[in-house]
Amino acid sequence: MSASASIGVTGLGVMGRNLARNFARHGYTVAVHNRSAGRTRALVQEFGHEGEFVAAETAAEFVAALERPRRLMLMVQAGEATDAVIEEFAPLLEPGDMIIDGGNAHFADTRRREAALREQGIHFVGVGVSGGEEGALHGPSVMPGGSVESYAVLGPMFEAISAKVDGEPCATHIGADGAGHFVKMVHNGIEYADMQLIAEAYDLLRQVGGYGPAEIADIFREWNQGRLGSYLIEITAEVLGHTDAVTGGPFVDVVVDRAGQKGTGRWTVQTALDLAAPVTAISQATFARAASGQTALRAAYRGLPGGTTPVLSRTEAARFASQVENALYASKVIAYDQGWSMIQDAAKEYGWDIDLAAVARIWRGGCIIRASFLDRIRAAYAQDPALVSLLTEKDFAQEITDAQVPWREIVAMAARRGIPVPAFSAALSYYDTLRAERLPAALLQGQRDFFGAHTYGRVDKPGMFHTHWADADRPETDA
Ligand SMILES: NC(=O)C1=CN([C@@H]2O[C@H](COP(=O)(O)OP(=O)(O)OC[C@H]3O[C@@H](n4cnc5c(N)ncnc54)[C@H](OP(=O)(O)O)[C@@H]3O)[C@@H](O)[C@H]2O)C=CC1
Ligand SMILES: O=C(CO)[C@H](O)[C@H](O)COP(=O)(O)O
Repeated sequence: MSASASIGVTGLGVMGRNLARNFARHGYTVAVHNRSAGRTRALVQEFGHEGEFVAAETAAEFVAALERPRRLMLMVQAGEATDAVIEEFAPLLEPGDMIIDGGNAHFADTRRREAALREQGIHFVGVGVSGGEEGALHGPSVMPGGSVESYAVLGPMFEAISAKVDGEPCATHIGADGAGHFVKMVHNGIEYADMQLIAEAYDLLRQVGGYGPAEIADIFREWNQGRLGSYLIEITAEVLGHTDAVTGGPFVDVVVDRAGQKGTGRWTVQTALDLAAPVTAISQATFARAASGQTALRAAYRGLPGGTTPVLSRTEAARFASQVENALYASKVIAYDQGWSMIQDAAKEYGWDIDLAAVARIWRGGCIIRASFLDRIRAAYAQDPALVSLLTEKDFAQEITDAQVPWREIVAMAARRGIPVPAFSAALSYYDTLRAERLPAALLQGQRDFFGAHTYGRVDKPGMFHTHWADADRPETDA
């Protein structure tokens, strides 16, 4: 077999198959391989006319089909499957070759794999890919980590197959080793928060506003024309407008209310705890999915008293919908701000030089959280690459100021009426926590010193102190 392929894709499932087609459609010769050869044959049979494919049945054939330095992309499940495929192919490769992992791998695994393969002179490139099946074919958002040298070779290919917004590719080198997978993980954490916030808005509009799903679909369609314009709002309108063919009722009413998850949201929360990054809207969104699946707990709580739930009049409902839009927008800004802040924390921790404006730029298209306001986030970080928070940028600050009253009213009304809004509440509390002049953390420090002599700082002098709580006169000493 002659080494004619610019890239090889192994793992021809939902994502791999379409990414391989996307490369081929952009003029690259693509070697294709799958554990079970049937998928390889099916791809070439069905889509062979779209470009140049080299079908390989064995690992040796696959590697032999690749031009040097070899570029071998894995599109398999994260974890053991990825390690198994690396173990199969790495011994067949040579220094300078590149293994690209396009799956949703945990960034810590990517760091481990990158370090191990670097010893053999192989570039291991962890790449976040977002956009699902359609995005993989028509243009995903691509978030490559790994070495600068690997991006010099792979960058033009990723940029070619990625989505384009205003002529700019939705692909950029994120940073060394696991930076690409880290940023993809945070993308998914933000995705969880955005979806939960939209779901809470729907619930309020339905339970308090008295709107039906098709009417709420129309409200979302209208919002999609404004500052909330995004793929997630757009598809939410589609889902809410869909009628179930069996019952003739709204589709959303026949779906079991237990949200699944593959794990990237959970990883975001676990990692945030390690980094002490307070991504509260993201974590509440993740826990909301977990709570929805707690069947026994839900049965135990069901029927306990809640708030009052009178439905609003149509006139009141229209005003209410506008308040919900404000609350949704303000909470969404907070959720995205939390994501960017977490990326900044990780960049410090892992020594990554991440261009925060570029992250916003490549999320404007192709990915699940693509949204019109990402262009403004891009501009904010382009103007000040070290921006600590979006809320210090004047236009975002003004919007949050303007959304204050309705945002608070929505959260308060939800509490009065017993409607769960964990992500709205978390976003508002985060805002109030960070803007507070003084936090009750001072009392926590006192409690910690009381029971564990954990010491505390004082506002009026440097150093750490301990109060001898058991002594009658409670003297304070330097710690
Ligand atoms: N689906 C999506 O929307 C998105 C998925 N991703 C990520 O992309 C990756 C692939 O996902 P997707 O295409 O949906 O998955 P699929 O389940 O459709 O395909 C999985 C592929 O992995 C192969 N595979 C699984 N285990 C092994 C193994 N031990 N050894 C060799 N090959 C193996 C399968 O081969 P076989 O045919 O032989 O079973 C199959 O080709 C995952 O990491 C996923 O998280 C990322 C973004 C979006
Ligand atoms: O990576 C993705 C998009 O960017 C997937 O859509 C995501 O994995 C879906 O996650 P979950 O199943 O946990 O909702």
